[in-house]
Amino acid sequence: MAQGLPGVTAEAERADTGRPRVVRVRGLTKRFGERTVLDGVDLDIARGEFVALLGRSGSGKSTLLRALAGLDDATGGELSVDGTVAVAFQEPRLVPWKRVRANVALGLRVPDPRAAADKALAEVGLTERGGAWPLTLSGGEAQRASLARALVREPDLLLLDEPFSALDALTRITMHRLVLDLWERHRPGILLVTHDVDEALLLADRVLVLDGGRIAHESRVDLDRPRHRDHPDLTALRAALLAQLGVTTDEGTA
Ligand SMILES: Nc1ncnc2c1ncn2[C@@H]1O[C@H](COP(=O)(O)OP(=O)(O)OP(=O)(O)O)[C@@H](O)[C@H]1O
Repeated sequence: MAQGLPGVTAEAERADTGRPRVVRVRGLTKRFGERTVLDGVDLDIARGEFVALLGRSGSGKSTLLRALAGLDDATGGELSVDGTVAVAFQEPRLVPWKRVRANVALGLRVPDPRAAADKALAEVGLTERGGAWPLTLSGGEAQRASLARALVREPDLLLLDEPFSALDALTRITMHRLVLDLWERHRPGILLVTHDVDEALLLADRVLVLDGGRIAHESRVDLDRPRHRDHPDLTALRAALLAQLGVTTDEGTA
């Protein structure tokens, strides 16, 4: 295991003492030309753990997520993901000429993809919309379909790249509940990239801040869910995260 390896962080050791890991990253670097975006990222995600990743715009959050998803190669370092990975992006990325059910079943290698897609659609509350065309869905419905497409793969690691940021506030709250509900039922490891400090605090077990190409800060959130944003324990955590992000106002977003 990781003990004794150089660069093992406190959080890695904690992951070692608990559940097995689904993600192990050591000294990950990524350069685009002259520009170093990731500069020695160490990250562990335990099986079933919900981790949120904050960071200023351009800090490399999506770059890290794309490396974890296997969509981009890193320049250096080690990265291993133990199990199946699924990704949901900010834009639902549904294929417009396939019906919603077919989008969810796309590329699925199981004996009955249609039944699997219908089950996933039922889990996200979209049973009625399986036969619809993606362009007829609302923003929230499209994001649910995108989640169904990720879930149907029964991922060990679910990567969420700002999936709620384009939604209105009410829909976002509904989606938070849905994601927590799905996470509690299936327990994938989750890495949620977000700009929203409160979203991170309401959902995650651990909130990380990416800065200077590394994980510069970690807060653990040991509170039962559902959480309320006015819970007194969240005040200090919020302030620490906002300070880390260089935000001086108390508006809750970076
Ligand atoms: N394919 C690419 N080629 C060149 N530069 C890139 C490429 N992808 C990302 N970058 C650069 O890497 C940096 C980090 O980008 P990334 O999208 O990971 O940031 P982010 O933290 O997700 O930002 P945001 O919060 O604004 O989405 C940016 O400066 C971006 O311009």
